[in-house]
Amino acid sequence: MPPSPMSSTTTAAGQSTGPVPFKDIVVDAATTAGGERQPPAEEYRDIIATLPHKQSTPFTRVHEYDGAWILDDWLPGTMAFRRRFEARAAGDVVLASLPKCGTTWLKALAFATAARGRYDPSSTGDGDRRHPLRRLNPHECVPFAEVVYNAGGRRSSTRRRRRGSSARTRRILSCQRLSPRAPPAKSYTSLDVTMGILPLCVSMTSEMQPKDMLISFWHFINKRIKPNTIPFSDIWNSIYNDAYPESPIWEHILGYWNMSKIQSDRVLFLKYEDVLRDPITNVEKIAEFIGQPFSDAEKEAGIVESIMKLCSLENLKASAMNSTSNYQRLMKEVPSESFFRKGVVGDWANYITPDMAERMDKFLAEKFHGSGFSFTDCL
Ligand SMILES: Nc1ncnc2c1ncn2[C@@H]1O[C@H](COP(=O)(O)OS(=O)(=O)O)[C@@H](OP(=O)(O)O)[C@H]1O
Repeated sequence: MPPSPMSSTTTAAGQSTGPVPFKDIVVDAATTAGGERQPPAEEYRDIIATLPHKQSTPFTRVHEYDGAWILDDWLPGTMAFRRRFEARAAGDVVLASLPKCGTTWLKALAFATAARGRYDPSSTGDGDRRHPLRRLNPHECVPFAEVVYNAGGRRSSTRRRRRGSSARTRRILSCQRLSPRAPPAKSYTSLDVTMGILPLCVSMTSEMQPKDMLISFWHFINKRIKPNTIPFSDIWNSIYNDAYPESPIWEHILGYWNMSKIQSDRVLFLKYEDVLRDPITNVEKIAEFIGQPFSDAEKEAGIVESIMKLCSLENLKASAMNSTSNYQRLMKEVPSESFFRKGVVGDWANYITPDMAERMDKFLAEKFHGSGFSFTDCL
């Protein structure tokens, strides 16, 4: 088993040995994408041309790569990330959730927890010490690796020299899926698990009840393709047609679910609904998982509550409205505030009929049959 990725920067009691610099806990394009290269879309054009593809909606297409259906926009970055990513010796923490399953919230919670030694989550001060989550979108604090790699990067010799020291610090990054192929749902072994996620990485995932996930995705994607509108039926059927990004979604979910059961020190599986219902317990789980459990003193001082407050939808939405252009540089057409909508469980009931819901529930229950996995019911 690989060493705990956090061991070099935490004490035996699991407390952080010192402040973790913001720049060192996130992945950045310059230190990971490396070298002067063609943009991945050019570099992989010939391979992409050979991949099976299909229309996902009238305005979006997916390609099949490494066992999953990936949106065209994300494919070159996904390929570059899978081929070039090197985990640091100190280990990396990878957040890997299906789209619209609570990724933004998980990024904020994980970032605020990991960076609390440097940035006090309760501080509202200005200047350098101002908390990044009070001035940036969580997707800027923990960017998607696929987006970073798609943007390319140039590694200067100075940066290369610095890698020696930076290799000793851990990072948080995110991607839609870390494992090239999730282990088979029912016949997994611990060897599959070790091979399924990269050595030296631990992974956290947040999954959401698919009916709410689809409603969220529909709202989000329609903001992006304005003035066009994607009919809801296209988004709804994307589950049945394996056209939702990272489909088949049950393989993604079961892959992580199974891994979390076998190697709980390497995969933390969270459900969006559970985090909404009991945020304190789940933030504590995140802190333990990344090797920085809260001390009694921190708990008494209310740091967990401060993190929850800082990462609340209302707070993040307000920060996103004031976000710098950094995020827009990476994902030009996505307005920062579009990642925050209602943040409630059961919104699907406002859009779909009970018959549609029943058919979807039955379909998914069959996929998850025998796995021990089920979605958490409404609050
Ligand atoms: N802080 C916080 N607390 C609770 N809920 C939150 C938070 N931030 C985002 N959200 C809700 O998460 C939904 C978006 O999912 P993702 O963040 O995974 O989207 S993305 O894949 O990163 O684009 C989307 O859900 P819906 O409101 O149902 O659309 C967001 O509103």
